[in-house]
Amino acid sequence: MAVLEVRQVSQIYGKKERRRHVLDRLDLQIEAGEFVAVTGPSGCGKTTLLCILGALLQPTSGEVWLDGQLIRGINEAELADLRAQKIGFVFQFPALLPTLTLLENILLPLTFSQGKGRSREDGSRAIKLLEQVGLAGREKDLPFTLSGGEQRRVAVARALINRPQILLADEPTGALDQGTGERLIDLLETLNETEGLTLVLATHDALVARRARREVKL
Ligand SMILES: Nc1ncnc2c1ncn2[C@@H]1O[C@H](COP(=O)(O)OP(=O)(O)OP(=O)(O)O)[C@@H](O)[C@H]1O
Repeated sequence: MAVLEVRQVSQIYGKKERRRHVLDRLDLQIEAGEFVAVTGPSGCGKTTLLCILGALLQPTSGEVWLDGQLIRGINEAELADLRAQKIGFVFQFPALLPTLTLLENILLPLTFSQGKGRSREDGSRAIKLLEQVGLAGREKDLPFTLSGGEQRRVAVARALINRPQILLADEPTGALDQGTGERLIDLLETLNETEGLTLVLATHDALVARRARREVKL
């Protein structure tokens, strides 16, 4: 069964002469455990599609299905729960909270999804994720002490803390050198293969597109 599906989805931004059709009756099915790269020129709608797939943006028309559930008429609180349980997001310009340590930043999504205190196990998992993204020992550091590429890797760890079923990542290797980018994709690929994490990555990076099992060109 498709874990994510859009049917005849269109997105139009702006009004009158500023109207801009970004997606035009797009159909797309993503099966559980797939590794998909969404590619296409700048401005073609990759970020828009990720936001629609992650139920952050309601499209102008068409249907969005998340894990067999039609995303329509669901109130914002339920939608937030659904997202918190099932989806990890890595945004193109990840925002870490500047006054929280890296560990606290990574643990933050648990506050919303569990609604309770964090366990020792959560802390160990966050530290392990930090190691996996190549930032071992930095858990007490504040975000401003990290480079842009390092902050992006923290954002990946933060997106994974909930053990999401689906990871939606916008240019996850942007701002990373080739070696670091490849190691990040290695990690995501391992999670895809061992834990069945469904990966949808929007990318300009031909290397990332080649590593995916399927490329969706917009
Ligand atoms: N909230 C918005 N309001 C109006 N126009 C928007 C909005 N969001 C995106 N757009 C426009 O829609 C188009 C697609 O944007 P989007 O960010 O989805 O493209 P993209 O393929 O991800 O681009 P890039 O590769 O440069 O990140 C762009 O022309 C953008 O200006």
